[in-house]
Parts: sequence; C-alpha cells; structure tokens
Amino acid sequence: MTLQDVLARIAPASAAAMAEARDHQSRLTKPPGSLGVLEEVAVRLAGAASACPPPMPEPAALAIFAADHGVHAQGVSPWPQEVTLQMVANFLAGGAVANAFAAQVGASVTVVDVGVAADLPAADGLISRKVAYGTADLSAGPAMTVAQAVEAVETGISVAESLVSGGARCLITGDMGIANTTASAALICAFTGRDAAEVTGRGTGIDDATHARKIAVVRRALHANGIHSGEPRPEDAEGGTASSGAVHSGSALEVLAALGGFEHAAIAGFILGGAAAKVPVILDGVIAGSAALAAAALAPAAVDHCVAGHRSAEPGHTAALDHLGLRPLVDLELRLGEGTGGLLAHPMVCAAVRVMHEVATFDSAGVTEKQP
Ligand SMILES: O=C(O)c1ccc[n+]([C@@H]2O[C@H](COP(=O)([O-])O)[C@@H](O)[C@H]2O)c1
Ligand SMILES: Cc1cc2nc[nH]c2cc1C
Repeated sequence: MTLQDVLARIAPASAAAMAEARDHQSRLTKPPGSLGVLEEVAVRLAGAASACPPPMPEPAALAIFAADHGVHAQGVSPWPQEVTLQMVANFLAGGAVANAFAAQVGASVTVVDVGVAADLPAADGLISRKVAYGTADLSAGPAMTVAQAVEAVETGISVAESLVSGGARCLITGDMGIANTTASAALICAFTGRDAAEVTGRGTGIDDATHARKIAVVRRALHANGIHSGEPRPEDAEGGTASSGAVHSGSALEVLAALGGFEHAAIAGFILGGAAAKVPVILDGVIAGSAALAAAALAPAAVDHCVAGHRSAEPGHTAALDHLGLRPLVDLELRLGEGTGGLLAHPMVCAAVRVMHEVATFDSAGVTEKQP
C-alpha cells in the first residue's frame, strides 16, 4: 500500500469500545483501578481495535530496521560505523540481546536493511530494501531526499503488512544504526520545539566533550535545514503537519527527510502500517519515539495504536513521549535499542488484555461488590 492509501485508512480509537472496556473493567473481580496503568493499556487497545475485549496481541513480531548515518563523520558516536553491519550479522546469527529477549517473550525477529553503508549477503530473516548506502550528513543539509524518505516509509509499511498477513497480532519496533541518536535528537527538536541541549543524550556512551559537540551538531543540523527549534511560532503550525505544537516550517515528510535516518523513516511507516491494520505497535526507545513523532505528524490517530514499551535513558525520549501523550510501561534505564525495551513490555501488554478475556465478573463469580 502507498503512504497515501495507509494515511487514508488510519482511524482513531473508538470511544464506544473504550467506554465498554472501562465498564467491563469495573465489573471484574478486583478493586476498581487496582491494575493501575494496565487497565488503561487494555482500554486503549480496545479503542484501537474497535472491539471489547480487544484481540490478544500475540503472536508478536519484532522488525529491526538498520541503516547508517552521514552525521557519523562529525564524531558524535564512539563506535565505528561498521558496527551497524556487524550487528546485523549478529541479529541474523541469533546472537544479540534482541534475539535473547525475543526468544524469552516468543516474538519473531525480522531484520530490514534500509540503508546500511555496505552490501549485505542475502540471508534468512533479512529483508533487503536499501534506499542508499547511509544518509548524507544532516548537519550540512538534508539527510535524504523526500523521495527517499517516502521510499523508506513505504518499506516500513510493507514490512508491517507482510508481518500482519503472516499472522502477527502485535508489532514491535527495533532499530540498529551507529549515530542514530543524533538524528533522533534533531527530529525531537523539530517536532516538539525543545532545545538541543535538553534532548541530546549520550547515546551508546560518550564523554562530556563529545556530548557538547553532539549538541552543537544537532543545532547546526536544524539551522542548515532551516528548521526552527525552541520557541514555537504559531505560523509554523500551518507548515503542512497535523501535529499540534510542531515548530518547523516544512511538512512532516520534509522534516523527516532533512533530519531522519532511513530507519527512522521506515519505523514511521511501520507504525502507520500497524495502525492501518489495527494491530498494536509497541514502541521501543528514542529512535522509535522520534519516528513516532513523524508518524503522528502525518496521521495523528496513529498514536492511538501505539503503546510506549519503555522509557529510554536518552532524555529526548521522555520529551517525545510527553509530546505524544504516551506513558512508558518499563523504566529500567535501558539504552540499547534493537527493540529490547519493546520486547520486555510485550508480556505486560498481553497480561493487560488477557484480564479482559479471562477474569470473572463480580456477578459470574459470586463475589460481593463494595458498598457504594
Ligand atoms: O533505543 C534507545 O533509546 C537507544 C539509546 C542509545 C543508543 N541506542 C542504540 O545505539 C546506537 C546509536 O547510538 P549512538 O551513540 O551511536 O548514536 C543505535 O544502534 C541504537 O540502537 C539506542
Ligand atoms: C555493540 C552495539 C550493539 C548495539 N545494538 C544497538 N545499538 C548498538 C550499538 C553497539 C555499539
């Protein structure tokens, strides 16, 4: 499906299904509200599916979108670029943390090359959809063309579609790309209006001097691409994005092309594809959070189909989640990416939904309700 077709299909959460889910929760054999945030997860999934109870979100499928970044040349990551390629081989061999976590929670793993800066031999579990051998340096101008951004977004859509047609009932976002936390920070500045110093973190682990350089690189990227950050300007809200509070003058696709990586664009498409198919998407860390801002700017209702799997240690992730209005389920100071935080959240999301299917009501179990 094309991006335009997918955007036309995404529907907001059904208020009726959400009300029914809240009502059902109140009849279950537990004090009202006692499952805390999990109750809201079940209600959101009912809304997204337009069904109460919502379907069980399993089996789950993780897609790890891998790509390289021209901005790596600015010294923003301590790791050499070839680690992207090497980690793709590790995912395919089953040796990464994402593989261990996926095995633990029973999720499948698919790896998608959307822009690794080297040729990859064909392998089981690898989808080769390389848009280019890495992006251009976003601190000097657009990271990619709008046509390339659309190509990557449509790759993410088609991966979501094929996983769903293969039986997946929950999608989990994953990423791999040395230097991609710089692109994530730049996207978060553009879509939320936050300052670079607030949202730029230490990625895989950098010292103070590298961190200061990374903040300066993010500022240069915004300037080089004519994107405002900081004080929101009302006139920019008319710049082609549907997202409230956006502070850039370009359309969402232009911003994504200017500052994103191919994996960010593909993850945005993956989210849109899941939302169009009414299959919940569990978001991983800061890369997914920044991609979700782009998806939300293209189709605000897509957020209704997302669950924030976890809160990454990257400060920009919290800024992105706040902007999206999403509350993360797991908060363990993870900063690995690959989909690891999303995978850990999957059993919680399943448990929240299983309650709606299996827990007895006060009536059916003969348990006395509290006095009004
Ligand atoms: O998911 C996150 O929040 C996250 C936070 C820090 C680092 N990462 C991962 O680390 C890589 C990018 O880090 P860096 O320092 O090279 O920008 C990339 O492969 C990401 O998957 C991921
Ligand atoms: C080893 C390594 C594994 C990763 N997984 C995701 N990002 C990563 C970055 C590095 C450096």
